[in-house]
Amino acid sequence: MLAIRGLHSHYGLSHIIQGIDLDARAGEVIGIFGRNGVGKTTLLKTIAGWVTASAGTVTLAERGLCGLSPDRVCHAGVGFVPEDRRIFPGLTVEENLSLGLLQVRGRSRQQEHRAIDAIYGRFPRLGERRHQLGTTLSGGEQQMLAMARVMVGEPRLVLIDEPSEGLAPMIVAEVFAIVRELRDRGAIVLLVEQNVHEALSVADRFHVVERGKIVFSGEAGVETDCTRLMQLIAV
Ligand SMILES: Nc1ncnc2c1ncn2[C@@H]1O[C@H](COP(=O)(O)OP(=O)(O)OP(=O)(O)O)[C@@H](O)[C@H]1O
Repeated sequence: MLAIRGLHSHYGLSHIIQGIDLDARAGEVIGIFGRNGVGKTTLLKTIAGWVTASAGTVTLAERGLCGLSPDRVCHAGVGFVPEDRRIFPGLTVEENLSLGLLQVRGRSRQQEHRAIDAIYGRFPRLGERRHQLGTTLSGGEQQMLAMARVMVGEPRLVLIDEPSEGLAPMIVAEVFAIVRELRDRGAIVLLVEQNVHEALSVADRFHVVERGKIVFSGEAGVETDCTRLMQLIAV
């Protein structure tokens, strides 16, 4: 369902993504690992349309995404939870969540309300804080809000960048539970994560990136693959 072929992207003259090929099926979680600065975030941003691809294709459910604006990529079913979470200042929790509704066209008002209520059922703390400014939430709650905002749009592909960064272990467990839920709903999840052990508990497969290329790929449950992975990302 997701096919990435020969993807390249640049920041000015810096060639960051240097020919990435990647496939994923519905309901798969793919871990994207690698040392700092190898291009993991840039890969997600290129798929999301935040960075323009200089070559290659990204196809999701037969639709080409390269060259589309971030907005259109979003409408094509791609949810992005960036590392800084992008909780909009000046907007309440509910207003932040409502932005996720923009991803799906053609829903009635009633369906939109139901979608938001379902989120409050799943994340009661967001419900309790619905009228509070999103930026006044704790770091963990903001991560939940960023993920919930994406879930409201029922994306086919979810890009998640370093979700556990700076969070307490209990919240990290909650973050990974949400990744499992997304998978169980049939979404593809591309998960960039430094917390490799946790990520392997939820990932089906993984890729290791070095200097903008995939240098090793493996299956999360296979011991030899995981040993090699740890060697590659050891500092
Ligand atoms: N906006 C930008 N303009 C120019 N160079 C950038 C920009 N953003 C990132 N870079 C550079 O691109 C390279 C890849 O960065 P990227 O953030 O994609 O790496 P990463 O693997 O996600 O690393 P980290 O784990 O540290 O976030 C780095 O050398 C970084 O300094």
